[in-house]
Amino acid sequence: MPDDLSPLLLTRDVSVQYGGVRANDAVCVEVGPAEIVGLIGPNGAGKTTFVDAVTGFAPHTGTIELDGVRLDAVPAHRRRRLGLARTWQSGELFADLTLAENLAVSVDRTGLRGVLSDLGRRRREAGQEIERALSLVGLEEMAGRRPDELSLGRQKLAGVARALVGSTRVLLLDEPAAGLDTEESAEFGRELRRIAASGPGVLLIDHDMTLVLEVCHRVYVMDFGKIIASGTPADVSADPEVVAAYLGSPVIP
Ligand SMILES: Nc1ncnc2c1ncn2[C@@H]1O[C@H](COP(=O)(O)OP(=O)(O)OP(=O)(O)O)[C@@H](O)[C@H]1O
Repeated sequence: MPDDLSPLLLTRDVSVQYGGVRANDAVCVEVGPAEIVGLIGPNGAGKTTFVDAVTGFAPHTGTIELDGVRLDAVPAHRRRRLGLARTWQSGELFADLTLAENLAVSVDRTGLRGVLSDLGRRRREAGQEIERALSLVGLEEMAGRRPDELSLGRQKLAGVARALVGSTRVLLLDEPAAGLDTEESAEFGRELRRIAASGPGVLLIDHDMTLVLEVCHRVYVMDFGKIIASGTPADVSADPEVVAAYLGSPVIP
């Protein structure tokens, strides 16, 4: 992250224990505004667990700050409202709903408990939020389409748009490009750059090394729950420990 920017997301010594498994061990990560940060590592390294801890779905120790505000004692739904958004590994869209309807599922409706006269305005605002999220991923023309009318790449982007509904300061993406071919993955990467350029920080977990190394500004490497390396894509892909633990052979970004 550039020295003149303070991090949006800052974790210090985040640890998660599942029975005898230390799934995260003192994980320290920073994500700055408009920055795409990769989190890579072998299967079972603890990457999803880290996203679970940050978003409030896994009990953890250590501290988590969003723009300077401590979140570690805050429940998951309030972390979302404060601007931490995530996608899930099995983040399929509802097949029978249009894209707009799929995104409507994510609209925060707690405000609707207000007076009835407020309802029309709230509904309009929800519509605007959905439109904004779809246009952030370049799918504004597709609002009325169902998922199976779209390419897999566009379906994946719609999944990201669903996480972008409402205020999003930091977006945590768990294997969002799984199953995409080379061309779709490159297109996905371009859209991700566009999304980040609009302001939010992005934490990207993916096994597609071409995508991660091309799109990320910085990368953390996790193994057995610990961060074993971090730096630019060029730095980490040339790191012998990273090659041994994960990459197998050096990757040229
Ligand atoms: N809810 C849970 N209960 C018990 N153990 C869990 C739970 N979730 C994860 N684990 C364990 O924690 C460790 C880390 O798993 P995690 O899913 O975070 O890894 P990962 O790096 O995301 O893997 P992958 O790349 O395969 O998605 C594994 O040993 C896993 O079995």
